[in-house]
Amino acid sequence: MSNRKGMVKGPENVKTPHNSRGTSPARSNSFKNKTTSPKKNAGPTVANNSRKGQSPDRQRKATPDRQRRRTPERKTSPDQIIVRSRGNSPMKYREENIISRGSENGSIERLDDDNLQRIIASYNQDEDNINVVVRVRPLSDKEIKAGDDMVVQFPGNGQVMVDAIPGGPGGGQKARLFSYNVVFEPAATQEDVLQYSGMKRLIEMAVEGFRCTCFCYGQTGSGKTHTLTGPPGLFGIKAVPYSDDHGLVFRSFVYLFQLLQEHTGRTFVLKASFLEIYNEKVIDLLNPGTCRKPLAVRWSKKARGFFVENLFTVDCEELDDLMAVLEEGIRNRSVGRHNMNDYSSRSHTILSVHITSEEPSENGVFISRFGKINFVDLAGSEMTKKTQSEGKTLEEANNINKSLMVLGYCIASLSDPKRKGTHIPYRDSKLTKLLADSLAGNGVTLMIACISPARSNIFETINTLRYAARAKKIRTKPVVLMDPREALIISLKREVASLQSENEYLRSALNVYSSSSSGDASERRAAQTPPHVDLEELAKLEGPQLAELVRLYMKENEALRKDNEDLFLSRDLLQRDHEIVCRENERLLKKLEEVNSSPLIPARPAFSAEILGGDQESSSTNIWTNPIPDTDNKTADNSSKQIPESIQKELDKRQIGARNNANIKGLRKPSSNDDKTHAPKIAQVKNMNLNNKGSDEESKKAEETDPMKRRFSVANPLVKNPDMFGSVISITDDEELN
Ligand SMILES: Nc1ncnc2c1ncn2[C@@H]1O[C@H](COP(=O)(O)OP(=O)(O)OP(=O)(O)O)[C@@H](O)[C@H]1O
Repeated sequence: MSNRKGMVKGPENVKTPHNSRGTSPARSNSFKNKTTSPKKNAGPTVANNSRKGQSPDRQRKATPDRQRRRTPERKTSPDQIIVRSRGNSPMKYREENIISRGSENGSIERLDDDNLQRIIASYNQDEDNINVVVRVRPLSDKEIKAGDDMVVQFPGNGQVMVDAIPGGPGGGQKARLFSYNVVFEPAATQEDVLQYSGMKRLIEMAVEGFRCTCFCYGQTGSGKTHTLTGPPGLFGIKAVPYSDDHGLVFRSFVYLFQLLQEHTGRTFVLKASFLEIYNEKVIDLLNPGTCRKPLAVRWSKKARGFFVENLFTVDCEELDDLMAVLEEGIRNRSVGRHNMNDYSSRSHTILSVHITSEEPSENGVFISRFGKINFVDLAGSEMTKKTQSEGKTLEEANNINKSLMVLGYCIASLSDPKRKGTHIPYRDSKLTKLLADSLAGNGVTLMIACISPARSNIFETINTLRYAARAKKIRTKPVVLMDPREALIISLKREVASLQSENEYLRSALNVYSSSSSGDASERRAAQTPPHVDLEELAKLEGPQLAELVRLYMKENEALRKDNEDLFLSRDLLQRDHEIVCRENERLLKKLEEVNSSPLIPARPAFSAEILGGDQESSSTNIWTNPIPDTDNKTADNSSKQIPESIQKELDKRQIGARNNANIKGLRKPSSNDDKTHAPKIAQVKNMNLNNKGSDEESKKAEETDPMKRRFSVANPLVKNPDMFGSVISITDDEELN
């Protein structure tokens, strides 16, 4: 296994599937152990599966080797990724997304599901648009030979313009301009797509616990598979070592492992699955079996989403394992030949990587996150006349077009604000069932629309661009998947921290440790502090000097004890003050709620608000109350002048008024909701900057140079704010130019 070290240092050092297969039998063996061979595949993900209806070849015992691998204490070298296998079946894993384990000592009680979901929701991001980028492939040799010309232009700023379509019985069509986050021009490299598409950000979010999806959409032969996995042959019998042609998936895996290495404090478990939807049947590409038995797509009540039953999931401890999954899936997927593409994908494929992480927190509690990244290579829409499909290829084309049509309906419904809340036909195809969460659920989604620049494909190109523009309007609400009980612990910690800061605020406002008194105490102590005497000198001291020293020490002791007592007393006082102020705040809040719930009565500022809001001039406080009810009339009427009797009494009793009248102005209980500083790290993930620092400079440079050589252009708002998933970029939807 020594060859595993240093494997994830970067693209230069990456062992490719072929490379490692040639030089390291370990990698290919480990993959065999995990999935492929129906006889030998006793990977950890299947070992303990006793689920009803489970296929027998999923219930084999783990080999001793695999069992050893599961030991949580397994040590890893610094440059290896730490992996703790749980040995779950794919199904079990999926269900654990939501329920999972609690604290180490199990002392946290199970809470009502709704409450837990609410707590978890508080960690999550705001709604966000689906991120859409466009990739335009170069003209193919065939198109050049046929004299096809480019009909796509690139005005920059993430825009793409399609030429006018002249003449015809309908009078032709005007030129159209579309805007996206990024447009990759024909000269763009595979690395450009990784760096500037937002893919890196997506991976970072998956590591933080979000469910992320990258899907490629476009007509047949437009470059979807090329973008995701590279040109045909890269992963064939004669697999190529690291190459510039490797696609987004390969590069993302490398980046993912780099990221995992940086998170030294966390333990990661990676599992991968690879499926295809061929003629509306779900086939497991990692364990297709001899008869390619289709798997069922079911609804999980707990996970509130669709899942594929009995889908094979492979533990991936190393980068090589992920590469092996990719290689195996590509080898098993359905590819066919037609007039427009010699290596046309005849199915939609979904490659998923589950990223479970555990981070030790205080008191032996672990914070678990359940991220996931899906790579979806959709089969291309086809005009069967153009592809000249027949027989089996025709049937495939019909199924592909049907499922893409359903996807189109779903996108159209989701992107139309008028249809918000209406029925979305996810259930009409397997593809939309499995993409439902990516399209409108709690995931983060990147759509790569692939187009051909050739005139002969102009209608399909416009259709794809329209589709993409529509998808750009869809909003999702990304959610971090966490263990509910762990989320509760974080929530409680946040509450405690918030209360502590509130307490400090109250202390300073009440000026309990007034500078004068604390000054007195320190002066007093300084006066009483006995002189410092070295041990050696102590032996030389005379009896009366020693007696004086002892007297001084006793006096200091006495003073310190007194100080201590004072401190305890003021602590008690503080606690009482705190309680009373909190109660008063609560009463005011309740009153506020009552006022807000009676819309017919005009509200006006209340007295208590004045106290809490500070000085009278700035009485534009945000606490309002209803002056009508009798009980409150007095306070309301005298609002700006007097403190109500009950409160004054309370303050006098505790000498707050006398001591701290000035300080009480401006006193207001800080709401825990306002306390953004305590929001957990995961909630701030949105502000992480995905794109390379050099992104803007690169794109500028690209624009400065020859437009023919320009590789991509980025939408203007993106240049200002490269945090693509956090920015809302308006789309010039199908703008028409004269
Ligand atoms: N950006 C690109 N640069 C160079 N060649 C490309 C590019 N995009 C696509 N190609 C080439 O075009 C051909 C068709 O691409 P690809 O198979 O990826 O299309 P597709 O959209 O996946 O088609 P289908 O839907 O039929 O599977 C391939 O030979 C591929 O290598």
